[in-house]
Amino acid sequence: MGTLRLPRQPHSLDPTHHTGLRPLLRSDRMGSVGCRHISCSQQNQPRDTCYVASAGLPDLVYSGYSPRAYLWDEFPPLKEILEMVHKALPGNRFNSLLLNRYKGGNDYVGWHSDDEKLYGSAPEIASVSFGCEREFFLKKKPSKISHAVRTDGEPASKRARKNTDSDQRSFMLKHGSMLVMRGYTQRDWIHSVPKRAKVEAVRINLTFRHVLS
Ligand SMILES: O=C(O)CCC(=O)C(=O)O
Ligand SMILES: [Fe+2]
Repeated sequence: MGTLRLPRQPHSLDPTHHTGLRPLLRSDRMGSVGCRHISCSQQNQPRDTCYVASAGLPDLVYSGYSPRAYLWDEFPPLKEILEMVHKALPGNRFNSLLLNRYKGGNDYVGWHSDDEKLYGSAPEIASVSFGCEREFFLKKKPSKISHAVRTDGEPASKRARKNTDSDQRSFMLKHGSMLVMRGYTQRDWIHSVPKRAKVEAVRINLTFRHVLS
């Protein structure tokens, strides 16, 4: 059984480091980081996204999307935050970043795990949030029970363990917070940021990842 290894409280980063992201935190439909514009709702996702990666890495494909990879040098403010994350989490060499921009409460990310093969079997992912706080949920995947094993005559699929409170977590991700997912979090858990009717302000989330080359 895998373990979920999260800090009890997300780390917090010096919020002055988000100054380069300020234009992105405005609520207009277009935003920019440094001199580069990030367009809205790329590929019909329910939020804006932008993918940044070091040169020469394999392409990212997730949920049917294959985003173009921009280079770190095109986004100096993101490069600075990467350096800060490396200082906070020594031993990691993150080489890619998926930026999510939630323009308001209608923008969301559905249940998923970041278990693409290019991250390896137990990736460490650092998730940094700026702007409006939003709730982040984690839910344990149903445990897999072998179809060959039957103990009471009931089909194995019907005996899949029901989710209990200990199989769910929620974190309010505040401005300047950093939540780290590691160990078998991606293999054994799914996560989401659901819609919130009353939220109007913009949130930026940066997930730093290491792509195996
Ligand atoms: O916005 C967040 O906090 C989560 C984003 C996420 O799960 C992802 O980019 O894979
Ligand atoms: Fe994710």
